[in-house]
Amino acid sequence: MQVLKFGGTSVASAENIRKSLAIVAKAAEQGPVVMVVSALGGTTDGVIGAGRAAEQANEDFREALQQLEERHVTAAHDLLGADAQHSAIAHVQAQFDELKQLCDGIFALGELSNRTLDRLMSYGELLSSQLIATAAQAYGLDAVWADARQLIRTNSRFGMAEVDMGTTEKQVAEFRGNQSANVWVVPGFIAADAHGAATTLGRGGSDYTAALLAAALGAEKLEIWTDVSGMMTADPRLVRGARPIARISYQEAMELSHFGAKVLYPPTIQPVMRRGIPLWIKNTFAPDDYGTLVEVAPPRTPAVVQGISSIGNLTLLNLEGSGMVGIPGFSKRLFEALARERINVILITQSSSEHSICVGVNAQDAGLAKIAVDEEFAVEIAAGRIEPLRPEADLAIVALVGENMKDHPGISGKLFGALGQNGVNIRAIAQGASEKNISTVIRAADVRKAINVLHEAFFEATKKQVNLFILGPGNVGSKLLEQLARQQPHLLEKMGLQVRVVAIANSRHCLVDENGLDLTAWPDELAAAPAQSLDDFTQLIIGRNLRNSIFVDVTANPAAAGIYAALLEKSVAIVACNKVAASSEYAHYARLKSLSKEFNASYLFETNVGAALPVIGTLNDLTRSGDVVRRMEAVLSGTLNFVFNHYDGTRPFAEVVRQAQAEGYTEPDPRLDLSGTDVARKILILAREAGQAMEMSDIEINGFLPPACLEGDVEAFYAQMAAHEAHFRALYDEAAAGGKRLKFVARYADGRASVGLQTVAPGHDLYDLRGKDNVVLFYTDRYVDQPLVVKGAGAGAEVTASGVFADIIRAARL
Ligand SMILES: NC(=O)C1=CN([C@@H]2O[C@H](COP(=O)(O)OP(=O)(O)OC[C@H]3O[C@@H](n4cnc5c(N)ncnc54)[C@H](O)[C@@H]3O)[C@@H](O)[C@H]2O)C=CC1
Ligand SMILES: N[C@@H](CC=O)C(=O)O
Repeated sequence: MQVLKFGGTSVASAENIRKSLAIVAKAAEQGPVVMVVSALGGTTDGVIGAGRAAEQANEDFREALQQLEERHVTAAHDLLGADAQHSAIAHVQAQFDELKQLCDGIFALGELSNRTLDRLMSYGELLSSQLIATAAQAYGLDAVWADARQLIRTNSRFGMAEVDMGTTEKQVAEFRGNQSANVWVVPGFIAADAHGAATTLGRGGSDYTAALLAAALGAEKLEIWTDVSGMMTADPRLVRGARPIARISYQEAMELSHFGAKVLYPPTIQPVMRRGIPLWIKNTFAPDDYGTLVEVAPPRTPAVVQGISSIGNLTLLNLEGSGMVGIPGFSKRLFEALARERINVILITQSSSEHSICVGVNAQDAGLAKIAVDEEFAVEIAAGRIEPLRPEADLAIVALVGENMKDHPGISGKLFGALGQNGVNIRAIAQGASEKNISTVIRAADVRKAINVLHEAFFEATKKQVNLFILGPGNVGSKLLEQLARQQPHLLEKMGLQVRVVAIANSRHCLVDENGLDLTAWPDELAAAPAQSLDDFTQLIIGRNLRNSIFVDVTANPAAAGIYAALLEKSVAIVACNKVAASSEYAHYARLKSLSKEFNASYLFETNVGAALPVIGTLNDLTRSGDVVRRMEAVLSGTLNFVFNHYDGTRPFAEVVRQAQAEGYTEPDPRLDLSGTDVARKILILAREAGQAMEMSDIEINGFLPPACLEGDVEAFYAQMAAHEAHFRALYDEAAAGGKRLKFVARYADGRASVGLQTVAPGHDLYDLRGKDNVVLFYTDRYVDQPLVVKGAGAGAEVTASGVFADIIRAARL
């Protein structure tokens, strides 16, 4: 004997019912089949709605019932040939006449008891099963309709009846003895009490009906046919990469079904587990898919975690107080108070100090729970020995499930690490000694992010999704986007990184797509995108709450640098070529560094000095390995090196500066380069990274521009440089006369730093620097006479973008 159950979607239309019958017909070739069916999708909600409307004296119930009747008549019409149709439709109409009478009664009384509601709800399955039994006969099956009310006996707890398994087994055996048909079509969800009154087994109870019948019949297997191909590793509505679990134990299935794997009604497993009956979850719409086999001992796989489940709508109830410590009976009283109100406890934790006990309940029970518990402990509360019950709402449980977690160290470490790195705060934890389930209570708003992060950590070790929010697609930013577009396939294939650009914003517009923007079409799309402020952009990043989020600041804007702290506090990583933050007040720089540590979010700014040259990385490697930087000598301005390499008096100085700007070496405001400020920022950042708590005001800046050049705007600056051509010519001539070159040099030694123009002779370490090159010489305790030298192109959009890109990869791989 096999028991096959078909859910609401599998019998929602004539076409789906035919698919279900084809599956039954195939199974019936192997032997007798019990076909348990749900109501036509949406019917139960429809009759409940009608009943509730009638209770509230709302005449709309008539229209609701009329629509449901028409739906069933249409199904009969579509499903059956002309000869069977007539009596089937007459039967449907007769059932709806009863339903209408029932609702008229509710309307007149203005009352809908649980008993009447059970009776109302039973019509959904009665109607569908009778229709499907007729259709099965028409399909050529040797089928009979079997009334679940005569098979399954429950107590009289209407709404959620408890099954009397002994009587059920007897009734099923009796029916089987008198029955020769090969296929029984049975309504799910409904049963009857000892007086014959209809009862129901809880929403989703058709699965349970099927399991009860399978157990009573000692069936060789139970199949639950639904609209997904098995139990999934996580809720597929939340996790794109969720996949079906092929084989799973009863215990694991039970844990997963309790925590939101809605393909299975939790009580279903118990009866089949008791009898060791294999349970399959299969897809009516893809019957050849393997599905999930739930069995006693599935073969061991390397997978330690089988699935991740979640349950929303949770409130934590905290009972706290010093009066609880060492006194037996407090928890007993707490649970009794909740039990008296029939409040189901979903999760329990208690600290070993015994100072507090915390339980998770369904949010809708929280109000009643507070009244009940405060009443129970009224004396202790009045005496100040414990606090009134404190409910915390808007929470959810996310749990790892898997039998192999037992005795496997490191699972909870990985769980906490993955959540912590993404700023998901854990409010409570529960793990039983069986180690089959590790449950965390988190903010409901973090559930999507948490499940995705955990799914990546435990099921997609080869793939990590990274979400980028890019501000300032100018010179450097647009090159970065080009590079990202080119490298996306490589990153996925070779490094397992799925890098998605979720948002691009400039000072005017903001373009967003959570699924990842098209990196070839963004310029036109951004121009047409809505306006957004920097505040909105910050809220967008925080509000989207996506895992592995990185804010990429490719502006030169102080306001942009001002949002880093707020983002780091939400565990959003920062990658910046903008130097403003790292060269702001020391206290702010130090705070960002410490927030980065505290919230496990990278703050990377390698391109602040020497563009993509590994300057800061090298310095960090030196200091982390215990070396001490004593002295640094450097050329840190690509612009100034380019300008002094190209200026020989044959072209005006201002024209050479314009060329540097046109080639993308200068700051958006070139006065920062020419004034020495940009170099001063860079040596300050290096000194700080070397361990000195210096301020910008500590840097001695020896500028070479006539003061008039820095009065007015950028055009005035160019005009003034042109007017002072003789000044620049004199600087050049003097150096050239001595066979020397002009270099704008940054120096740091013993906690002091300066920047300024100097002449260098051939053979000097800084003499032979081409084009826009930078060079840094590190003198340390280990590099005493011969410095450690980092040298190469130190400016330009392409190289800078590649340095930003490298920082993004570093942040992504943490
Ligand atoms: N060019 C180079 O060689 C190097 C540049 N950098 C840094 O790269 C950064 C960007 O430089 P470029 O791309 O040359 O500048 P850019 O002027 O070409 O681009 C800056 C972008 O930022 C946007 N922006 C400015 N304020 C904004 C705001 N409040 N909100 C949103 N967007 C805003 C602008 O609309 C523009 O798209 C600068 O901080 C610079 O110091 C760092 C190393 C080397
Ligand atoms: N304007 C800068 C670019 C990088 O920081 C320079 O010229 O070096």
